[in-house]
Amino acid sequence: MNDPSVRYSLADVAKYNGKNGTKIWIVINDYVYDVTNYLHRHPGGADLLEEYAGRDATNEFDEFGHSSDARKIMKEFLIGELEDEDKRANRKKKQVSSGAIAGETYKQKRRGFLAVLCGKCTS
Ligand code: HEM
Repeated sequence: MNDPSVRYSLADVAKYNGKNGTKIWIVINDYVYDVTNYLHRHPGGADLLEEYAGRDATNEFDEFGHSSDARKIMKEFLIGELEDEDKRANRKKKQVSSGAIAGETYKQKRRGFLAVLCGKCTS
């Protein structure tokens, strides 16, 4: 029986990319699915699932507008959840905050540059 309370990191998931006979794991909305046995039953084709093997396919899954039936089928293949560290919300926050840090560094550099200019004016 699968235990969906198990936590995996994105690095763990990446190992299951179907290469060298490994299974195919895919992340959708922070949940990890082992779709190895669903590949050839997937109405969207095995190729698509193989393309996203070992990766997060949330955007693509949503883009294709899966039905509530599809969401029920997914539960069968659920094997776990991403570790908090790797959840989408955290990844987004990190991107925002690194943007903020970059902005701050820019401001500091600009201030430094203006200070040098002012120093030149007064000397
Ligand atoms: C465990 C994961 C998945 C399950 C259980 C699943 C299930 C299904 C089901 C039941 C359909 C038929 C239409 C519907 O009921 O919505 C479908 C269609 C489709 N799926 Fe998935 N899907 C999964 C993941 C994905 C992913 C990751 C992608 C894209 C990367 C994808 C792309 C598509 C496409 C393009 C179709 C439309 C096929 C067509 O209408 O010709 N699916 N899927």
